[in-house]
Amino acid sequence: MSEISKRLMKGASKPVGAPAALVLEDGAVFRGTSCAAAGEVFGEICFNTSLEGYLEVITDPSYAGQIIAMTYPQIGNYGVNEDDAQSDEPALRGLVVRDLCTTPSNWRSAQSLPDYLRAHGVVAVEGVDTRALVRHVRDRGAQRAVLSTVDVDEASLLRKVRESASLVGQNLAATVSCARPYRFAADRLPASQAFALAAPPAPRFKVAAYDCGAKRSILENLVRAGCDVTCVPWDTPAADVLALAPDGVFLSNGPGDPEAVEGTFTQVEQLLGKVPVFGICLGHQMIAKAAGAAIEKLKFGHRGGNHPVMNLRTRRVEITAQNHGFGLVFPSLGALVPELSGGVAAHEGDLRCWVERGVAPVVANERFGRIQLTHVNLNDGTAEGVAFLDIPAFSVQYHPEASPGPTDAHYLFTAFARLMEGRADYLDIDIAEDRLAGWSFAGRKEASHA
Ligand SMILES: NC(=O)CC[C@H](N)C(=O)O
Repeated sequence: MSEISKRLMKGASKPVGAPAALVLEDGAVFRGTSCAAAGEVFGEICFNTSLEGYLEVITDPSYAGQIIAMTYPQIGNYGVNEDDAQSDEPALRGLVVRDLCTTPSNWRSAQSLPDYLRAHGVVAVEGVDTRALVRHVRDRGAQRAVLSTVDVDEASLLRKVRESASLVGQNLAATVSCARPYRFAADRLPASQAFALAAPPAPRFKVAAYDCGAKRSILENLVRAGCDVTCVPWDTPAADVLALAPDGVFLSNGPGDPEAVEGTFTQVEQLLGKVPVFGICLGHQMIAKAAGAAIEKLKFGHRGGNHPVMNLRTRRVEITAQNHGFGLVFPSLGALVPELSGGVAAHEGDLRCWVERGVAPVVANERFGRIQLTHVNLNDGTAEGVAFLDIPAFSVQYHPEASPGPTDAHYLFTAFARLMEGRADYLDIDIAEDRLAGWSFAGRKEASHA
């Protein structure tokens, strides 16, 4: 019998795991069976709607403190290739799926997902009615949860989850940041991408990156945009960063409650105006906090690969990858500047009103001058990006590096390079042109002629 047939046969008789239970703090109970490491874990329950890219999700350090339910029903069917990992260790607390595939089928697969999860001690449960779970979380909102394969008693788990710590108020960035500064070397480019890409350009910009739990693909994209990247711990003093004489400062994604990451945003406050700054996700929230903004907790967050965002400057819609549970309250940054906001003098309604007006509104911030709303989420009208008009800084709430997800917003890495070149039009890039020059086709053409 061939190796493949043997593996398929093995998959046919999938072992049934021990009973497991997921209990939410509001008393909802979801039952399933253990399918990876045994144990009992506590975290905020959230769901991700990506159809693929489960390893990137599982290894995204921004999931520290969270139990993730995948809405796509079968997870693990193309196995695991660690070149896709976004960090060396999964930081999530637990994983909930409908069906975990034990017999992957893909030429890149080096290991099955259940084996990977077990090797990394990740508690996971399958057989859960994930559609019911997601509807519940969508209606009732994010909340604390416990996932257990060792105790399946409802009353006992409910008592424990109600005693567990909330994600709100926790500085989880400190738990996944680097311990000391290091220079990022882009040496882990997956073969699947390497064949599609030209070699990275020679570095033109020295960039200091605050590492609050940075995804590897973000750093990789910075290298591809021409940056020589030095990562620094989340609480590095601004003076130490400026002593590196960087051409730009990057603020990474990261887990947990942004309000609790004071050690980063108080430093960002001192960097703004002195050096070009670009932030992604938690980095966007850090820039907003540095400018005195209010941050709100979203009812159930945005996590997936198909969130429509409008770029209000170009009026193009980008389909974006997202992973966040908190968001910037744009009006809290300052009063509208009517002459730069289509004559509108007061904030009203959700931010989609600017889509209808065809205007990218501008507020006057007490500390840093004029700030423009550049991007809006078309699903719920939340703020997705801002650009400072009087100092060189901009940020987005979503993920231009995707991993997993669509690459429409890759142009933001090009924009950061242009910002460091001092170009005033740095944000006005044709996304179709940029995709051709970036991750998608141009390199592939070269590679195929090589
Ligand atoms: N991916 C991220 O950087 C997430 C930012 C923040 N922890 C949030 O949930 O909103």
